[in-house]
Amino acid sequence: MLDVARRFFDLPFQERARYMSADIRAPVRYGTSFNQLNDGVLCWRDFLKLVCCDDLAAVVPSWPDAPTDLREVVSAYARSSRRLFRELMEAALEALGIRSGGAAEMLADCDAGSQMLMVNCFPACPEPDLTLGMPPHSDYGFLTVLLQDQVNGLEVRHADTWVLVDPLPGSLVVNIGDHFEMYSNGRYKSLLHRVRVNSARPRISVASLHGLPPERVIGPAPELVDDEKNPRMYMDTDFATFLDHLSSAEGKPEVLPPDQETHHQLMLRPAGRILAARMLLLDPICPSVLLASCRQEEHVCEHVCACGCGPRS
Ligand SMILES: O=C(O)CCC(=O)C(=O)O
Ligand SMILES: [Fe+2]
Repeated sequence: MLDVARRFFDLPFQERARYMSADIRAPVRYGTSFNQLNDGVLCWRDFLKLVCCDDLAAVVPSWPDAPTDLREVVSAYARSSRRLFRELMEAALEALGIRSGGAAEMLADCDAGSQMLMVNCFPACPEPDLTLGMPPHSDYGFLTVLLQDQVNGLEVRHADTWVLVDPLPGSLVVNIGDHFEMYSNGRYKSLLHRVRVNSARPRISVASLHGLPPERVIGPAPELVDDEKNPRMYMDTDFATFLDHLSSAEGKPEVLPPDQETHHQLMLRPAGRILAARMLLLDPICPSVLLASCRQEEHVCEHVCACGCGPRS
């Protein structure tokens, strides 16, 4: 996947430019920064956005036809990432204590849910301290499965500082998104992260953003709300409203205040990952603790948690 992404960004500009669009809703979109026509300050980033859906065969013919293996490689990757999302959601619902009807409905929505691949290229930058590859942001959906090459760049907000996420060979990073924070009524927290650039080497990453169908209204699960201990913490929202916000002037990326902090980050090794996630998410007290203890079982490698709970013995 990383290799074909690299070869796409190595194509002549005219070839890549065929997919340029100012419309953030375009299902295939190549660009610089976020929206190079609108952004006052550009980020040091090129991207190829590919909207995927449960019927991949319907969208793949609109994807770039160069490099020649891009459609095949990327669609296989998209399918695998979707399966992983499904299994992680199953484990997370169990951890949250959402069972039977509620869980079945949610998983059906996940199966029909939205998926977007964001293929990022952060070119080497002569003045890396003067710019960012991506400003601090959280992802909007439920879970983001992130594949990064071996070049440093991703940082997460933890305990008032930015923490570098060392790329580990053969690992994926899974981030909690805003909609999962809302759905879990704050039990899971979405992760504030950013990307730095360097002067020596370009960096490639592929973020697969998973969520529910765009028209589905998202709000706290009824099972997680009660009048006494767990009042409702979030309004209902939907993806279409979020996109409207993004296309508006207020939707431009900005530096978020530090109190909107990072919480969870889980890096999964391919081997044993589902087992580890399921095992660790079973305890509903603090999802952070569960993810942290993954490390002790050596199924899963790293965890960063801002709630201060630390690994439990
Ligand atoms: O490149 C990375 O590590 C992160 C990319 C990212 O945050 C995104 O595409 O939303
Ligand atoms: Fe992100």
